[in-house]
Amino acid sequence: MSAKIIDGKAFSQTVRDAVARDVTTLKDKHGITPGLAVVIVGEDPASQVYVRNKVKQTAESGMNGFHFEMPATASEEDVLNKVRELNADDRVNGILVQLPLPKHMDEAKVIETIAPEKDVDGFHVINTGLLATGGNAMVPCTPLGCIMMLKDTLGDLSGMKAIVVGRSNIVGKPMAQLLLDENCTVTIAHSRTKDLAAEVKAADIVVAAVGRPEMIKGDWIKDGATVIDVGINRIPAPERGDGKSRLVGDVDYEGAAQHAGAITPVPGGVGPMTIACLLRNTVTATCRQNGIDCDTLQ
Ligand SMILES: NC(=O)C1=CN([C@@H]2O[C@H](COP(=O)(O)OP(=O)(O)OC[C@H]3O[C@@H](n4cnc5c(N)ncnc54)[C@H](OP(=O)(O)O)[C@@H]3O)[C@@H](O)[C@H]2O)C=CC1
Ligand SMILES: Nc1nc(=O)c2c([nH]1)NC[C@@H]1CN(c3ccc(C(=O)N[C@@H](CCC(=O)O)C(=O)O)cc3)C=[N+]21
Repeated sequence: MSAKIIDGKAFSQTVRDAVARDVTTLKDKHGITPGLAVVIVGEDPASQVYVRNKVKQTAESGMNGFHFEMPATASEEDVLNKVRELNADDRVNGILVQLPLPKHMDEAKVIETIAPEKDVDGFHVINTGLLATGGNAMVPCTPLGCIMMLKDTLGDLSGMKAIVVGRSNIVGKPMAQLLLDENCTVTIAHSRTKDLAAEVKAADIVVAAVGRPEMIKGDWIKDGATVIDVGINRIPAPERGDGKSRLVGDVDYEGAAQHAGAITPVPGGVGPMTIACLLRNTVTATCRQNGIDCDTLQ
């Protein structure tokens, strides 16, 4: 069997095109230009690549981007004050504080300081609570992108067995919640799970968000299953001979592609969709803040 490759890069372009049209309508009909503020603390090179992509794509969609870099030596209070300033700034409709934060800061405190209606990451406890109870939440971008790709590939997910490997607040838990909302029967696996291979083998949908390069082996995948690889791991690539690294997911791609019905590649899968969903969430937040029905924009 040879799997269909789910092209997140192409899909993300269609999402970004739709966002750009909505931005044009917001400007022309309502005189509003959505604004997204990204705050990065410290100089993690990988984070800086993502932030650069976000800023570039924000501009391409026609939104205003506000980019703040703070040194790793900044105090928690400095970051909280920056967030408070952005909460009060009418030009800013969405706020993203890049995680992880330096160890001397309380991440939860920073996230809870973001105004929930500007929390385009969907990490604030108000939004996680709304997601869990079926309310009008801002949905975390990575799980939102995953569910969009799953529905595009499979149509109705009702009754399917899904496994999410990983239970973080930013990926695993909200992912499981969204799959449950789509009427999947959901298993959440983690580092204490016994016989992970057997749990994965039972699943029609596998979402891997572990942070361990190529940990999910190809022969664990049930024939015909759909595999969504969230992992972004930079590993040494001596075979390149140029001293550079390469990007791999949490799934053994070559092995899994032999069994899966469809699979996302890394790069070019979940990553680009995450950024597109961030822009989508910023438009959603702008509409809600201004009492505009987002569905009527196009
Ligand atoms: N493409 C994108 O847009 C994004 C990609 N990522 C990537 O996704 C991956 C996961 O990110 P994140 O959720 O933040 O990671 P975390 O490190 O917060 O969580 C990892 C999860 O994996 C579980 N885990 C670790 N080892 C094992 C194991 N051997 N067997 C089973 N489960 C295990 C952990 O279990 P336990 O809870 O028991 O410790 C934990 O729940 C990373 O590669 C990250 O880079 C993240 C965000 C966005
Ligand atoms: N508050 C917060 N929100 C986040 O959403 C968030 C975060 N913090 N911290 C870090 C993780 C990671 N993340 C990625 C986004 C896009 C790509 C992406 O576009 N990846 C490209 C390749 C990028 C490359 O080449 O390095 C791809 O997979 O094709 C990857 C990872 C968002 N995160």
